[in-house]
Amino acid sequence: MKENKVFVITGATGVGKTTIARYLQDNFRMPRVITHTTRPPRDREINGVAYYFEDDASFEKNHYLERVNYAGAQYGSSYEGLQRAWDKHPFITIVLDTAGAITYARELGEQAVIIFVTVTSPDVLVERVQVRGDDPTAIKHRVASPEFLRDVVLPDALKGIAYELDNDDWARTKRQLDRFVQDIINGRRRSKNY
Ligand SMILES: Nc1ncnc2c1ncn2[C@@H]1O[C@H](COP(=O)(O)OP(=O)(O)OP(=O)(O)O)[C@@H](O)[C@H]1O
Ligand SMILES: Nc1nc2c(ncn2[C@@H]2O[C@H](COP(=O)(O)O)[C@@H](O)[C@H]2O)c(=O)[nH]1
Repeated sequence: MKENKVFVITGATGVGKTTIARYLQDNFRMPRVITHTTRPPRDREINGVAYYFEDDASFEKNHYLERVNYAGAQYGSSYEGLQRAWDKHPFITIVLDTAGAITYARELGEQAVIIFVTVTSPDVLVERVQVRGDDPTAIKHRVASPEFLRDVVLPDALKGIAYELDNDDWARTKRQLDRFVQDIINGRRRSKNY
């Protein structure tokens, strides 16, 4: 039996984490763990699909492996959400900020495969979230947050652990991702841990 693994996709806002998780769902049948947040839904975000959207009281009712404050809202990944995804498939994805990725690496060891997504020029991140249709005030607030600036750079705690994936060019990203994921699935490459 294959050991359950979670591919943790991390990096700055707009870098393409959710796009990558969607690709892994469509091409490798990996379900994404739905996390919880108190931020309001964006246009076209559906409760239970993009996130479980919570208020401060309902957010407290879940059991979290980790939780963070990001740009003024709460986010958390619940044990129940992880198990729901693992019930469907041994390889699953989760999209987290870098603080969450560090916790996953520490708590789950080799079960967590950390992918840190980057772009060569961080200026494109704002363009990408504008194209995505994010509210301009929300973008300003997000870009000014310490969490946004922090997540542009690979944290020391993930050096030597995370696989660094450049997402400047989507066609190239897909090729690299295919190779990396196949190697992990087939045991040709091991995830690193603490
Ligand atoms: N390689 C790429 N080139 C150009 N645009 C891209 C690329 N990858 C993703 N995008 C686009 O950039 C936008 C942001 O991508 P996505 O929502 O996946 O980012 P994210 O990292 O999940 O952001 P957030 O953390 O804010 O939710 C989307 O409109 C997506 O289609
Ligand atoms: N540590 C965690 N980070 C999470 C979780 N769910 C999402 N995220 C990350 O938060 C930021 C902001 O997300 P957005 O959808 O508002 O743009 C981003 O980096 C997500 O990856 C979580 O449960 N824990």
